[in-house]
Amino acid sequence: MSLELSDVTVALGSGDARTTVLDGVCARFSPGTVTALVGPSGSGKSTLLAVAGALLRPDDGQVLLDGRDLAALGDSQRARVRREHIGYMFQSGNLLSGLTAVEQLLAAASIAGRRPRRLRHRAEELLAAVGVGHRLTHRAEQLSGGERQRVALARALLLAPALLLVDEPTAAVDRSQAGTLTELIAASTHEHGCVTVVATHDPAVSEVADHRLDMAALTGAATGARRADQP
Ligand SMILES: Nc1ncnc2c1ncn2[C@@H]1O[C@H](COP(=O)(O)OP(=O)(O)OP(=O)(O)O)[C@@H](O)[C@H]1O
Repeated sequence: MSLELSDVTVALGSGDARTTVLDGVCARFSPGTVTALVGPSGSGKSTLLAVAGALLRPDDGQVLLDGRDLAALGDSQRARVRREHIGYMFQSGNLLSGLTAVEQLLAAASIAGRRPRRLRHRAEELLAAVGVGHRLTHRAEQLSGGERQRVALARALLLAPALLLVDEPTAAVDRSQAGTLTELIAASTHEHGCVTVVATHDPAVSEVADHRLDMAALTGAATGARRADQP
């Protein structure tokens, strides 16, 4: 699947706090590539991920996943696309309280209509790969912030989504774990041919990524496509 944002505009807040966060953003992302989305804090990276992942509807413009405009779909269709095609890893981890690490992954699989029992082995493999293989039966609230993020990454990778959206994967982990996570994201992207966009402040992530896209080149750029699939 390919992802293209075409003249995407998003304003958030109301009254005096209303802010145009994305202003006519155009960007194209190719399958099988990791794009590092960089820019200062507050430049709109998380907002761009939310729009690309059909979590936030833009005020204007198109979000084309394989040519289909997610912005124009109804709520239930958008929810379906999210379940079936998109994997997210949020900064907060966003785990379900009360469920163990492995159950986080199996619950997501079940919601996506897959048989959890068949995926248990793969789930455990992924949790080990992200470095929480020793925490399989810890519940969300018994995990550290970095562990929660890593479980969230494993959950996002479990179903090999066509679109993988990752927010600050290395913010809460040490250097060695950061390298492992970044390599895992790149390997999964290249193996499954998904479109991966990673919002990051970490130069080490940008180095591993296939492309680097600076928010400064996007925000306020109402004319002319900025392509993420060009070096
Ligand atoms: N609900 C809201 N109302 C008003 N402004 C908002 C709202 N949510 C976010 N913003 C503003 O939108 C801007 C972009 O936020 P966003 O989280 O996308 O930035 P970011 O580049 O991901 O930042 P960071 O690197 O700190 O995570 C920020 O200036 C933020 O204050």
